[in-house]
Amino acid sequence: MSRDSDPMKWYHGSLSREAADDLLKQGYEDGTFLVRESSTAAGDFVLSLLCQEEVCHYQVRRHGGEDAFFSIDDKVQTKILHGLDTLVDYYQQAANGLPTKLTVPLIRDPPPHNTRSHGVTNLLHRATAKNESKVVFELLKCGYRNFDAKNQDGQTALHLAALYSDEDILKHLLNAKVQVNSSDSFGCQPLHYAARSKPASFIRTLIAAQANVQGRNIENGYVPLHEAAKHGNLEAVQELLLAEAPPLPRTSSGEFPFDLAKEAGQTSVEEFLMNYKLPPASTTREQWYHGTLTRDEAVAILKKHAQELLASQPQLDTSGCFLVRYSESPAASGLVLTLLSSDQMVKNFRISQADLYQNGVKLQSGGSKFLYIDDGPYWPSLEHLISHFMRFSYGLPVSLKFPVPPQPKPEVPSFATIPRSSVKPRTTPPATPPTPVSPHAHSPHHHGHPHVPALTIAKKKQKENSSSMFNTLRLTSPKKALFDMNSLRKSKSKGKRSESESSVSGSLARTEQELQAAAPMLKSLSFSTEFSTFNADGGLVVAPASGELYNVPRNNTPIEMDLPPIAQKTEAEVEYFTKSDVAIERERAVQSGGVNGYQPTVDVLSVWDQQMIKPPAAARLNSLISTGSTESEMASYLQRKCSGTPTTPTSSALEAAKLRFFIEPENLVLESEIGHGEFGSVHSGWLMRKSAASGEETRVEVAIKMLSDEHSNKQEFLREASVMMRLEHKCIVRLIGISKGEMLMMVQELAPLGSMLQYILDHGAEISANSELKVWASQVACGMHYLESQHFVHRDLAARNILLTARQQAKISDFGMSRSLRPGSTEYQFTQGGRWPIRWYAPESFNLGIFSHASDVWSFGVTIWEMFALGAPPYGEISNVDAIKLVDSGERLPQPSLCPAYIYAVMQSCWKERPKDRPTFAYLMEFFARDPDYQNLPELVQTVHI
Ligand SMILES: Nc1ncnc2c1ncn2[C@@H]1O[C@H](COP(=O)(O)OP(=O)(O)OP(=O)(O)O)[C@@H](O)[C@H]1O
Repeated sequence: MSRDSDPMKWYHGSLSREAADDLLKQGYEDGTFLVRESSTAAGDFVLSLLCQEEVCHYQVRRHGGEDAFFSIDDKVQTKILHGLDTLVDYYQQAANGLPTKLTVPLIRDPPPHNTRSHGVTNLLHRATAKNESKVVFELLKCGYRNFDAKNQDGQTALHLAALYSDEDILKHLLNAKVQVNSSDSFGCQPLHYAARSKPASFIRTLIAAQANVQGRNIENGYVPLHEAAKHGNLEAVQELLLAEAPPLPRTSSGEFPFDLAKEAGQTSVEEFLMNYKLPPASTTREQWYHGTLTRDEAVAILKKHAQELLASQPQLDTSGCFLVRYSESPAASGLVLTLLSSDQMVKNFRISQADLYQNGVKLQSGGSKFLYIDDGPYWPSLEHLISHFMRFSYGLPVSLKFPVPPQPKPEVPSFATIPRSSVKPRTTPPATPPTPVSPHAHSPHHHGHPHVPALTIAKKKQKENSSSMFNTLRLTSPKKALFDMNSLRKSKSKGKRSESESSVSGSLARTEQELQAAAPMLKSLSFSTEFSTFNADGGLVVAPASGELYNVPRNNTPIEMDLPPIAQKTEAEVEYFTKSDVAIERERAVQSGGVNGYQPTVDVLSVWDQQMIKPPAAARLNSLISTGSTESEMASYLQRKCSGTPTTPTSSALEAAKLRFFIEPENLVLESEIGHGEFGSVHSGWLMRKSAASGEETRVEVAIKMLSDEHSNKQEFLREASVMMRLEHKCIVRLIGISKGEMLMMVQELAPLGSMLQYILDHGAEISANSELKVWASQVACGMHYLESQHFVHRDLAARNILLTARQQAKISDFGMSRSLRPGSTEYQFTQGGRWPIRWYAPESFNLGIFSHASDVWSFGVTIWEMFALGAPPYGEISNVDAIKLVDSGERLPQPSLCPAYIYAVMQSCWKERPKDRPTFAYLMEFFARDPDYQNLPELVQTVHI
């Protein structure tokens, strides 16, 4: 960035819209711009931009509180950026969805300090970094106004104080009311830095000034406790825990503070954390736990409770009313927190469960798991999780304020005959009066002991609860019904019930007969979404508006046709295509010499040599291969290997890496056939492996794809393998290796649920448009985004080529048609015809043979259409030629009845005529992960390795 020569003087303060229009229309060039304050929304700004003699105004929305995160409100490409300066810079590099990129700033002032991510080092920064208390004091006293100015690293004086100075300066700055929780360019807030090395009193002072003990570094997910643990600052660890910092927060890569302490050899901190005694929770589940409730029941109860609160206190802000329930809906089976947010919308948050490991050893015994919401901290009990969110709202739209108690439970009769709540809604009003619960009032350990040494308090707490947090669950949660819901159901179906179960879940009790009688009704209740309804047999009924039965076709075989060779494309056609944001970012990285740039070499040895000189932190085979060779090179290597022709010796390490992909046929056990494709049959089977150290044999379940006719399409088969070898992503089916016995075999990760298309055809009635379909769509977009980052176009994206490894995990497969793009190019042109799945193809693909990430986006649109049409074939019964004509004439696939309008709108945007008008995979991934109902759907979407 040319910050020195460009002093960011494009800020025009409270200039009105009309005045901005007048200014910009004075005959400047396209892309001339200014930024001004928004007159409609405090804290927001407006970007006014001249394009083709018109002035466009874009709202620049502020996200979060103290930190300066902004985005332009734009339908297709919303990118949240840190600082107005970064945002302007981003749109100066490329238009990124605007009609033109920003070119010439209309000069006036630099933007306010608190809106920037960067600045220049000033006097206050210098004095603070040198720990010159007197100078700092004098500067603040004489009315120096730039308290919150940032330096080149986005650090304020408070960041520098937390790093370099003593408490005196800290207090001077805090007295001057500086911002306490702003993040610098490394994603750190002042408390992150203080936690590294400062004494307890320093930390305490910062926390007393409202420093956020949960402040999360947006780069790596660290909270201050991670920093303290990693740097072995025991005092800070204790002080943070006293301030109710959660003891088990996770970094973006899933590390807990004790992991970081261990990695850094900070033994005393590691031991302290492992033995930390979590104080008892400040709330009990009698206040808010309702057992099994459907979403509709929960909403009704919550709204009713809020109304009652308002009736007694008309001015009360009822946001924060909440309850916890057990959902049996397949979309959200498990614990759900239902909450009234400040816009009076009811939000549902899935409470997930997980085991916790240290050094591969499970820390929780007895089958009980830790609980968490999204990427939030782990808690050993539901009570702890809820008391945490009653104290901190972080991660939720509001903190939990008003627990909605369950109705008193009817007495449990000696035999179980009470119908479940969803079958017969309760009518009695809640018995408990609506008392707001202050967690502080209940909490024996809220922050308020600045004068007491941390260890003394820790010892005191030890007496209150003599267990470490790693077995608290068993001690603090005697009613373990919540965690036994599954076993409860199982035991019910066997007609058995334990005493402890019946004592806490009387309202759920039912006999086997009742269960069976209620089954159709349960199905219809729990499966209904806002998009669909189901009849008593579980069959799908269309939305009442259309009133006709949706016929699910059964013949969805890929549609292919032979095409003649295609003419070379013209300059104009090249111009026609635009770069996706991934490509732009990549190019920018290359220009700035970044390491993420594409390596335009095919010379394996030279790349390997470079890597030997400067080995990457975690050198993976994947990167070795992807930077070192094209897929055709790999294919010919595999070909030589498979036919026994000696391969040219390269580096032995590279050879070893490649060899890892070869599996001896005797290590494979073939089982039943699970599918059949172009190359031949696909079998499930086992890969046997022997541990080199122990000699112990393990076996992994795999899918084995066999090449039926050895000679006809071997090259293509190997090409597919060589493409897959270079990919490693949670949303892409993994190639484990290839093997050459009597036949050539590709060994892949097994997707036990098979192809998504078949699954939808078989289980259409059980699939929720609002859950599975969105999760799958997001996962497919996520995998495609990764593929794009690896410079591949897939060319055969379709529901039949998505496999399901679990009900909540879709993976892209079938890379037989994939091609890698040449360095610097964003599309691939086929001059040869072939058998193409025309109905999934964009017009520029079937007309000109041009394939790009944007043409994959078109196919993605067709794929999600197939999903929401429950497996129907695109364009129905008409011929391929008619389908092409239809698309060319501007017609598009119709809105499936299951598909809500806002999703259909996205499908249509994928089918925009001009490739550059289509959304990117990054956008699509985020779009489907953002669910209006289940806020934490993104957790289900695997986003590793992007
Ligand atoms: N890794 C896997 N795990 C589980 N089932 C698989 C796996 N790979 C393939 N299958 C099953 O085998 C079927 C055929 O797969 P395959 O990839 O060979 O053929 P295809 O999808 O018809 O594509 P093509 O013929 O273009 O290769 C799939 O539809 C799927 O049901």
